[in-house]
Order: sequence, then C-alpha cells, then structure tokens
Amino acid sequence: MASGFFILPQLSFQLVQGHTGCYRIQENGQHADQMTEVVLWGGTGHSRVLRELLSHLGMVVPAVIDNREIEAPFAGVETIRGIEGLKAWLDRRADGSIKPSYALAIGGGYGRDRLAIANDLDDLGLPPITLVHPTAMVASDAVLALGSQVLIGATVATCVRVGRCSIINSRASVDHDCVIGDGVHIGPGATLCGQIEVGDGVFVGAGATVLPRIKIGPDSTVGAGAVVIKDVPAGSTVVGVPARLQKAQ
Ligand SMILES: CC(=O)SCCNC(=O)CCNC(=O)[C@H](O)C(C)(C)COP(=O)(O)OP(=O)(O)OC[C@H]1O[C@@H](n2cnc3c(N)ncnc32)[C@H](O)[C@@H]1OP(=O)(O)O
Repeated sequence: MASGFFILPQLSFQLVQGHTGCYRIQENGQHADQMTEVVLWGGTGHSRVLRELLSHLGMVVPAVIDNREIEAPFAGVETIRGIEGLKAWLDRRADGSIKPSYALAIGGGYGRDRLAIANDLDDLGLPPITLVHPTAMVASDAVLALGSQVLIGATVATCVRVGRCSIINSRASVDHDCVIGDGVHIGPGATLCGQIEVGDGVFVGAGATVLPRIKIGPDSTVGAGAVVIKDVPAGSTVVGVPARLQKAQ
C-alpha cells in the first residue's frame, strides 16, 4: 500500500475535519451514534449498493423514497413516494425529534438531480451522510464534502477535494490534487490522473481514463472506456480513444 494511505476502519468516515491521521469531511461531520438510521433516496441498483454498505457499517435503512412508483426494493423496508410522502412518514414517526440521515441512491449521470434532492432533504432538516467503504483508501489530507460516497475499493489520493453529493464508484482512482465538483459521478474503474479539475454535474463513465491536468467542464459526460487527452467543454459528451466530441453543448 502506498505510504500516506490506510484502509479505513468501520465508521471512520465519521471523523471530522482536522482529526490527525484521518481524512476530513467538510463542514460538520455527524457522530456515528446520531446516524444509525439512514433513509435512501432512490430505489434501484445504487440503493442495493448503499444498503449493503450501511448494514456493513451497522446502520439501518428504515425507508426508501423514490419519485417514481417502484416495487419495494427491500422486504420489511417502507417504500415512500416523493417528498410529500417523506414528510408524512416523518410526521408519523413515534419520535419525530430524531431525524434519520439520508444518502442519495441515484447513480448514472443524474448529479444535478442528486443536488436538487439533497437541497430538499436539507430543508427538511435531515443530515446527509458521507460514506466511505471500509475497503476504500482515502489520503489523510483529502477532503470529502457532505453526502459524498467513496465506494468499494476506490482510491482518493493526497490533496484531493471531492464535492458535495459526488460519487467515487467501485475501484475508481482519483489521483493527487484533483478537484472534483458537486454532483459528480466517477464511474466504476475510472482513472483520473493528477491535478484534474472536474466541474459540477459531470459523469465519467466506467473505465475511462483522464490524463493529468485536464479540465472537464460542468455537466459534461465522458463515455465508458474513453481516454481523455484534452479539455472537455461544458455540457458536452466525449467518447473513444482518444476521446472525441460525440455531442457538443
Ligand atoms: C455500477 C454502475 O453501473 S455505474 C454506471 C456506469 N455507466 C457507464 O459507465 C455508462 C457510460 N455511458 C456511456 O458510455 C454512453 O454510451 C454515453 C453516455 C457516452 C452515450 O450514450 P448515448 O448518448 O445514449 O449514446 P448511444 O448509445 O446512442 O450511441 C451513440 C454513438 O456513440 C457511440 N458510443 C456510445 N458510447 C460509447 C463509448 N462509451 N465509447 C465509444 N463509442 C460510444 C455508439 O456506438 C454510437 O455510435 P454510432 O452513432 O456510430 O452508432
């Protein structure tokens, strides 16, 4: 293992800014015992990933919320329709003073949706949870903003900043000094070399590689398997090796 990295023990993601030897979570981290219940927004594939992670961390999912009519994803877990359904469910809870935390189970290129829903849930007073899988490696000086997720086997290197509600998916690697915006999704197995800037709402597809110092403009998409060798304009889609514009803004 490279020096300066460590495998995170369970629950270490709760450690707050400035704690020696631990990566930092922006703003105020919540303490584990305040966060044993986590509602999931989104009831498809990503919710199964997060529920497995949360159960691994000793946390329970009392409810799954989705804007669409969906089949209940988990036996014994309440399925709720939309923000109004969530408000009614919160009102019905026996102890309304204790709010569950939330995690956003929305993957793909829907980063702007994640941010909009996060704003709604923040307004309801639900705290976002920042999740790091115990097998992920996060440098001691990396900063993870609230509601971000670093999933199984992913690496976040020194001096990286990961924005709010961004996902570093399974086995993705984000190398030194990268700045990842809000509502970003770095797909499974993608490799970001050093000093890359990724704008808000970007989706980097599975297995893509981005060369050092590239800037990826906001709301753009990098196709699965692409090798990005020059800057990507905002709102565009690039695919292939080397990556070329598939869709301009
Ligand atoms: C755990 C998880 O699953 S997380 C989710 C991970 N998901 C991903 O990584 C998916 C990433 N998405 C992609 O790569 C998509 O193909 C996109 C976003 C780049 C393009 O999607 P769409 O706009 O729907 O493109 P569409 O499928 O219509 O293809 C349009 C053209 O681009 C080509 N194309 C699409 N994707 C790629 C790609 N990744 N690399 C090279 N060419 C591609 C198609 O072959 C097609 O070419 P043609 O016009 O010559 O036939």
